[in-house]
Amino acid sequence: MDERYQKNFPVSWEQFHRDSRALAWRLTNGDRHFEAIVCVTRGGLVPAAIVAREMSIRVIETVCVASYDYDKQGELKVLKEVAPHIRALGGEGGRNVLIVDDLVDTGKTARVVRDMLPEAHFATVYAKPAGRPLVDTFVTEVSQDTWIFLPWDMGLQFTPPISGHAG
Ligand SMILES: O=P(O)(O)OC[C@H]1O[C@H](OP(=O)(O)OP(=O)(O)O)[C@H](O)[C@@H]1O
Ligand SMILES: O=c1[nH]c(=O)c2nc[nH]c2[nH]1
Ligand SMILES: [Mg+2]
Repeated sequence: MDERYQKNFPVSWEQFHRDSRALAWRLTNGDRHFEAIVCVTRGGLVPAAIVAREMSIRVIETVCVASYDYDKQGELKVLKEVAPHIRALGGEGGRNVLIVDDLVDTGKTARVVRDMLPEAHFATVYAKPAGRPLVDTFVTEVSQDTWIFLPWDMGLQFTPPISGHAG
């Protein structure tokens, strides 16, 4: 684990589903009308599916970026851009577009995607303080020194008892 991260925040599938639904509730109670979701792959794919279902949005686009190799952040590469007809929804800048990602950490990914769609609404399930100013709506804030373990990155395994005795 990168030394920047001192704490763990493991999230189960149920918790992630609940938190993504809570994000949809917040977005539904806002004053914006969304014609399409742009999800930031790959982490944005799962919350985008849940939010799209709850908000009855059927037009889903991807923006494909890569920056982390597990917990090490490298140079950010845009592998696929947003289609021009999606960028134009609600006028130039994508005012009727909802961008969804799983989390914002340093804000580097959010900055690049926001520059593509400056009028769009940016939503994440989790936010750390450095990235928070770049997000319009999120559900849970976690501290900057916490690594969030997302359910698709984890599996069930034996945990030794607190006493340390295995049997
Ligand atoms: O705010 P930042 O410091 O830019 O970090 C946040 C981004 O990092 C993770 O994606 P990652 O690049 O690991 O790719 P993935 O979604 O394919 O796992 C996460 O899904 C966010 O998109
Ligand atoms: O699974 C993840 N957890 C995190 O806390 C994080 N920060 C950036 N990218 C991340 N990916
Ligand atoms: Mg991502």
